[in-house]
Amino acid sequence: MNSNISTGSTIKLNEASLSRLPNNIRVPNYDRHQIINGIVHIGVGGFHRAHQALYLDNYLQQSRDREWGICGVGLLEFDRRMRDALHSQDCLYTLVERSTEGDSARVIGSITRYLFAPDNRACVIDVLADPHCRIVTLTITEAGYYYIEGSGEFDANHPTIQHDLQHPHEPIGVYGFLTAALDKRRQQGLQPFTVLSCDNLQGNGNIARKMLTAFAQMQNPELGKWMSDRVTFPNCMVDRITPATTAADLKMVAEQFQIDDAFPVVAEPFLQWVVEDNFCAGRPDLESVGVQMTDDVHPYEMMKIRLLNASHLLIGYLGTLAGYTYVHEVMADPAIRQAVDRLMAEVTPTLQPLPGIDLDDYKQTLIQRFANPKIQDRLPRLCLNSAAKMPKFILGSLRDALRQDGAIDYLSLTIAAWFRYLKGQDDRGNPIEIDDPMADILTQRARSSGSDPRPLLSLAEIFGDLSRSSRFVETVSKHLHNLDEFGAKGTLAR
Ligand SMILES: NC(=O)c1ccc[n+]([C@@H]2O[C@H](COP(=O)([O-])OP(=O)(O)OC[C@H]3O[C@@H](n4cnc5c(N)ncnc54)[C@H](O)[C@@H]3O)[C@@H](O)[C@H]2O)c1
Ligand SMILES: O=P(O)(O)OC[C@@H](O)[C@@H](O)[C@H](O)[C@H](O)CO
Repeated sequence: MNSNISTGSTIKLNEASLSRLPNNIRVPNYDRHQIINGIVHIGVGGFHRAHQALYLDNYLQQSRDREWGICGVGLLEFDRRMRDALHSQDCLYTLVERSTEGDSARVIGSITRYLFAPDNRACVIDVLADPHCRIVTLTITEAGYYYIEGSGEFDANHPTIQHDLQHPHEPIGVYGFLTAALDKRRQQGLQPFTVLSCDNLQGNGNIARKMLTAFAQMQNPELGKWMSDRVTFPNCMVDRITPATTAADLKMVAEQFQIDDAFPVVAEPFLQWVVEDNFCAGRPDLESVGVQMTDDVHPYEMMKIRLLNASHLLIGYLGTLAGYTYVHEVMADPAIRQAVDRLMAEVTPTLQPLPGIDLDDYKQTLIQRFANPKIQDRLPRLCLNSAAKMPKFILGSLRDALRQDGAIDYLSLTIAAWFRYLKGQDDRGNPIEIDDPMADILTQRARSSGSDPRPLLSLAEIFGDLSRSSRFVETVSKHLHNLDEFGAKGTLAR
C-alpha cells in the first residue's frame, strides 16, 4: 500500500496536533499520560483497532478509572508497518465509520504503547509479566491457535511451537510469550492475567485454554498445572466488519478529515461484543460501554459464526468465481443474494434460541450490513486462510444438519465453491491467488482431481470423518460438477 499522501492541507496525527484537528472529529478527552496499561493486546490489526480499542476509548472517555489502557504487541514481521505507523503518531489513529448516511471519524487514544516483538522479545515478556497487566487479549486469526481441527488437539509439531519449546527465553509464538510471562509471575508470587481470545472461533476461550496449557505442560508440568488452575479464559463473541486498510482509505482520511494518518482503520457502524464474565484479575466496567456480559456466550457465538461468517465464505467464493471484487457488488447480484438467504435458512435449525433475539431480524440486518457499499470490503479478505475457517464457520452446522437430517444443499455448495476456487481461476479464466498456509496441498489436490471432491474431502485435518457421509459427498460432488461445467452464475441459475 502506498502510504504517501499529499500533506498540503492535512495535519500529521500525533498528541501535539490533536487540538488542531477539525472540530467534527472526536479526540481523546483524557490525559493519556496518566493511563496504566492493564491490557496487553497481541495482534493489533484492523479489527482490534475498530472494536476493542474503541470500547476502551469510550471507557476512558466516560470513566475516571485509568487502569485499562492498552499496550499493543505485534509478533510477526507483518506487524512492522503497524509499528512504524503507530510509533510515528504516538499510537493514535483515526477510526472512520462508513455507512450510506455518511462517514464519521474519531481519533482513538486507548492504545498508549506498541511493542514489535522482533525488536525486543524480552521487553514483551516483561510487559506481560508486569503486575499492572491484568488481561491479555488476542486477535491472532484462526490459524494462530495451532489447533488441529480434525482431532481438536494441539499442533505440537508446528515449527513455531517447536522453536518456542526449545527457546523459552526467545519465543516467537503467542504461547511462548504467554508462558514465559506467566512463569515469571508465578515465580514472583504474582497473580496470573486473564487470557481473552477475540478471534472468530466457536469456544475461543476454551480453545485458547486447551492450547496454551498443552504448550505449558510440555515446557514445565508444574507451571502448566498452575496455569490451568489459575488463569481464566472467557469465551467471547465479537462482531464488526472491518476491511483491510487500503491506500484509498488514507487518501479519504486526508481529503475528508484533513488528517495525515499512516494507518487509519475503516469499519461499518455495527458493533457487538458479548463476553463471559470470568476474569481472574479484575476487569473494567465493560457493561458501561455497551459490552454484553453473560454466563454463556455459546449461543451468541454460534449465531454469529454460523450465519455471518459462513455467509461470508459463500459470498467470497461464489463472488470471486463470478468475477466480483467487493462484498456489496456480490450482494447486488440477486442469485447470489438468494443463495446467501438460503444458506442462512439451512443453518437456522442448528441454532439455539436466544432470548431477546429475533433471528429473522438478525439475518435481515446481516444482509443489509453485507450490502453496505461504503466499507468496500474485498472478497480476498473473506477467503483468506479458508482451511482454518471452513471447519469453524461451515462444518459444525453441516454436522448438525446431517444429524438432524436437515437440508445441506447450500452448506455443501459453499464447500464445492471453495474447491472450485482452489483451482486458481475464476469463471472467465482470470487467476485467483490462494492465500492459505495449506495452499500447496489444497491447490494440488483441487487441480489434479477434476470434479471429484473426494481427494480434498479426505483431508481429515479439515473435514474429520465427514467424507464417510455419502449424502454429503454426493451433494458436494453434484455442485462441483455444476460449477466446473456452468460456472457460479450458471450453477445458481439451475
Ligand atoms: N476484520 C474483521 O471484520 C473481524 C471481525 C471480527 C473478528 N475478527 C477477528 O480478528 C482477526 C484479525 O482480523 P484483522 O482484521 O485485525 O486482521 P489483520 O490482518 O489486520 O491483523 C491480524 C493480526 O493478527 C496477527 N497474527 C496473524 N497470525 C498470527 C500468529 N500466528 N501469531 C500471532 N499473531 C498473528 C498479525 O500479526 C496481525 O497483527 C480475524 O482473524 C478474526 O478472528 C476480525
Ligand atoms: O476475520 P476472519 O478471517 O475470521 O473472517 C473473515 C470475515 O468473515 C470476518 O472478519 C467478519 O468480517 C467479521 O467476523 C465480522 O464481525
